[in-house]
Amino acid sequence: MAKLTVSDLDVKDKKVLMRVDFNVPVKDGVIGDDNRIVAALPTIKYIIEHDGKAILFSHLGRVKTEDDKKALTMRPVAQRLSDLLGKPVTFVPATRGKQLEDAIADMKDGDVLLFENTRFEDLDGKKESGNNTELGQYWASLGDEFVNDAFGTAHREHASNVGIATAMKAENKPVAAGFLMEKEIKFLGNAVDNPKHPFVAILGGAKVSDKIGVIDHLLDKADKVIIGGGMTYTFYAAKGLKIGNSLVEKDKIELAKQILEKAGDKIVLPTDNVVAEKFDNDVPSKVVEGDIPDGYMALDIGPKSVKAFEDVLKDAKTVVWNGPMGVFEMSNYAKGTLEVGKFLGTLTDATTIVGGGDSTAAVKQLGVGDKLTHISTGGGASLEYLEGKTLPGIAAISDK
Ligand SMILES: Nc1ncnc2c1ncn2[C@@H]1O[C@H](COP(=O)(O)OP(=O)(O)OP(=O)(O)O)[C@@H](O)[C@H]1O
Ligand SMILES: O=C(O)[C@H](O)COP(=O)(O)O
Ligand SMILES: [Mg+2]
Repeated sequence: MAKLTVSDLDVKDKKVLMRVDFNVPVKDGVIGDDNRIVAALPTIKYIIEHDGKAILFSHLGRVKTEDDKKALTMRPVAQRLSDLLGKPVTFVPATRGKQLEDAIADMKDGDVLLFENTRFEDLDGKKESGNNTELGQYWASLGDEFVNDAFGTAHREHASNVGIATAMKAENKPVAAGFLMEKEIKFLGNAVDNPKHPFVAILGGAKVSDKIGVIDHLLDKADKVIIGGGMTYTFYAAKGLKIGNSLVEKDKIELAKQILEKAGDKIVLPTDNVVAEKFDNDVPSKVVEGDIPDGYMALDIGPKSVKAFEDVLKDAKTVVWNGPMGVFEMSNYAKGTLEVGKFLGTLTDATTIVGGGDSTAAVKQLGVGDKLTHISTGGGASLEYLEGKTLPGIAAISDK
């Protein structure tokens, strides 16, 4: 990798500022999925085991009013991090000022500190998400080195990733990627720019308009692009198939037609689907081939499609998957996602990568996550990466 990484730094006795993406689901002070915290541990441990002082910070949710502060405090995250590290983590309930500066001055080598949600600064004129120069410079002044491990935030140009990096570089202080950032770039970057062939992309989920750019980009790179889930029916409509009440983005049908023309036989669509009369787990469902009958909606791919997808996937050397094959949250429509996930788990010769918030949740919920090569911590970031966009958070890291 052409970027500086944490292992290139001398962290001993240094105040190492580290941007993490601890934007995890928190409800009533309880953390749901701590994947993003676990994923940052290797870099944190590296810093403290090499006698650096780890000063961590992240955003959490979107802070719009004073009232949001209570629900979006980093305090429970500090506690979970401490449990995972098996050592105390100093939590500072401020994003700037004397309390924070004193706490940093008190740190000893090997200590870990987490300060408050960087987006609390948004209450004062969107300083964090507007990438306020003064704020970036202030945070940069708190440390000797900057490590960015927040891949999930890399598509944002905020003071806590890009602003601070710019200010550090202006003072000739090093700006490096953490191990998670490095790993994400390695897997996603290699998959898209330097894949082992056959390279198969699987795109599902619900957001046709958000992901059509990804399909377009991947068509240039992949040998096959499998489409499933809620994406399918906009493509069905483009082919003139009936779609009943299935999910469709009408204003994207024209674009879907153009993509199908460009793709030739590269795009693989489901041929059968599980349909029901309502978006409900407790109504009768059935498998139909081709057209979706009037009064029905398609909620999962059918068994023949699963088989056909497996035939395409069996020789693959690289697979990138974003978006479930059906409404996996409801048990009657989870089979397509489960079967595809299980099959990917058997491809021991291939690099298999999953990105996307719900897709990651799906493979974990269905128990197939640990059989895959890499589960990305990025939602929007992994998508923009797959679209071929330059992510500002990555661009701001120093080159080697
Ligand atoms: N046939 C379908 N009809 C309606 N919704 C569907 C269908 N198939 C899948 N979905 C829904 O798609 C949603 C997930 O799609 P989404 O595009 O958000 O994927 P993702 O992995 O979360 O990616 P991202 O991180 O970009 O949001 C799930 O909530 C699922 O129920
Ligand atoms: O969860 C994410 O995708 C990142 O943490 C970015 O969060 P945001 O969409 O609120 O900027
Ligand atoms: Mg989603």
